[in-house]
Amino acid sequence: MKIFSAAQLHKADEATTKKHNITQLELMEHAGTQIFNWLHQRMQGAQVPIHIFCGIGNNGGDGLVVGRKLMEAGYNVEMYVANFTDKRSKCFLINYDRVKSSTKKWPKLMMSAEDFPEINPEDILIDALFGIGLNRPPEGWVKKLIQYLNEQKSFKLSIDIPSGLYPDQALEDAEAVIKANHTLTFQSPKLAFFLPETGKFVPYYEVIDIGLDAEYLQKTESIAQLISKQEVQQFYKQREKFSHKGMYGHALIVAGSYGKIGASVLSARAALRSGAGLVTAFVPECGYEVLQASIPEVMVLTDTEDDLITDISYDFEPSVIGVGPGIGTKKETVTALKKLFSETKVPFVIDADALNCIAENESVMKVLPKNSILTPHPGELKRLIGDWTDDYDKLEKTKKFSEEKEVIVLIKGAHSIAVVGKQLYINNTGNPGMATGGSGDVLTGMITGLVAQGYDALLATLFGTYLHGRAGNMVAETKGFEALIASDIIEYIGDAYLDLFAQPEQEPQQQ
Ligand SMILES: NC(=O)C1=CN([C@@H]2O[C@H](COP(=O)(O)OP(=O)(O)OC[C@H]3O[C@@H](n4cnc5c(N)ncnc54)[C@H](O)[C@@H]3O)[C@@H](O)[C@H]2O)[C@H](O)CC1
Ligand SMILES: [K+]
Repeated sequence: MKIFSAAQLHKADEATTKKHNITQLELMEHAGTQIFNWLHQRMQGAQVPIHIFCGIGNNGGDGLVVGRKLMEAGYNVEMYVANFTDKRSKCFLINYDRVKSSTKKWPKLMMSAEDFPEINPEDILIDALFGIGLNRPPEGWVKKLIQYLNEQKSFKLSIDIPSGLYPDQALEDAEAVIKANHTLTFQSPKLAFFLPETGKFVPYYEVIDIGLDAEYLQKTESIAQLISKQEVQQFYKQREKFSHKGMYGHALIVAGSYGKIGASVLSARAALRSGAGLVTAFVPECGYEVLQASIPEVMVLTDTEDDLITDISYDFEPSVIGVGPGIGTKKETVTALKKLFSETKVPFVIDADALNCIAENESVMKVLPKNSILTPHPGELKRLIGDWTDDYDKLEKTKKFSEEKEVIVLIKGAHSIAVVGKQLYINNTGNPGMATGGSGDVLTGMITGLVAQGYDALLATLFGTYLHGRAGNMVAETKGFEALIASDIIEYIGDAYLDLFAQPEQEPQQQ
């Protein structure tokens, strides 16, 4: 799904009204009606008090449409207008009058903190203060209003975006944002929903299709893409009946050091479970028995050194090399990596300590193979690209790094983001239970296993990240977040594949 900027959405709005000969007011009525329908379906007429807080722009206008519709349907509604300026939008004003004509009551005007209403914990709050037109942080009593609403225990539903957040630029005042329980967002999720500094204000959201012109949206290049099941279904390559293991590649996993052989076990097993035809693990001598005993399907090659990797040699042509988990950053290992990168012409998946070796040694950075897939967590990324001021600065610096080095960078996190030059692909699976040791080693193995099977670098990155998160979600469904460990993710890779094309369970037929 495409993620558009505020400017693009405003333009889409204009294009839609022109092309379909409808007014902005009709678009607002349609958007507000959909929010009303969403609430009505869930509330079924319940007389829970609903407080709607409207700004004076079009987001406020949406709030007024919702309020009017709810009142017409007999709900217990109170509407407030935070009158922070007199520059009310045209559609706001028309809907303001419509509220009066339909309900015989004006919304309550709020001019200062003295006008804040009393709210009970079981009441519902609807936030229609600011939408994507926010152009500066809320200040004075409006900021206090946001804080006052945040103090309430009531369920908070934000329209389009939690007020105080910019859809696609850095947050300036984290104390002036509505902490929404749920957000109903128009047409496209906003980039801010997926970044750590701003995403925490958007724990749940749903996209409401308000009918912006499909052709315009299709031809507009978005600022990012959200990768969900619908997208990855198209990536999947079905196995052929008359195929053999040679057709699914031979992955080499270079991983482990004394005390961290588990990293190589996790990566190698994950590569196998993802479908690689053959997997060889290259480990220090001390890892030999561990690997042979724990994964009989994996072939093992060892370094001459017992404790660490010092010279990576092998006697076959790997289709891909996954390198880094648990290898440490000792100088012998750095030398081995430099040699590997300069002498080998196969696709690479580079993770963990291999990234640290690159960041700490200019001479390794210089031989970083083009088209490699790098999978840093934020700490590793910082070592590679330097510090950033905010999430957007982080994305810009990563884009620059990706362009200069001609590599794919997967920034791991709650929503892992693949950066390929200027393009951003945001993963939509995973859960906080996956923030656990070894989870990254599994991902490295999975992406390596997909490249081995012939998926190109970008598809392998996106598909692997999706399946990893989906498998993690399936683990969490049975074990919860806390008990989830990295090995569990591997055990659910198969279920994650099956789930790609699973049919929803049928409701039992009534006799
Ligand atoms: N995308 C669409 O096609 C549709 C969007 N709808 C809704 O419209 C809003 C965007 O409306 P807009 O009028 O552009 O902006 P806001 O409602 O967010 O209002 C901004 C308003 O407030 C002023 N302002 C901005 N920041 C501050 C501040 N910190 N303090 C005080 N005042 C501020 C600004 O100058 C404006 O006057 C979108 O989110 C949707 O909810 C449609 O209704 C359907 C179509
Ligand atoms: K809002």
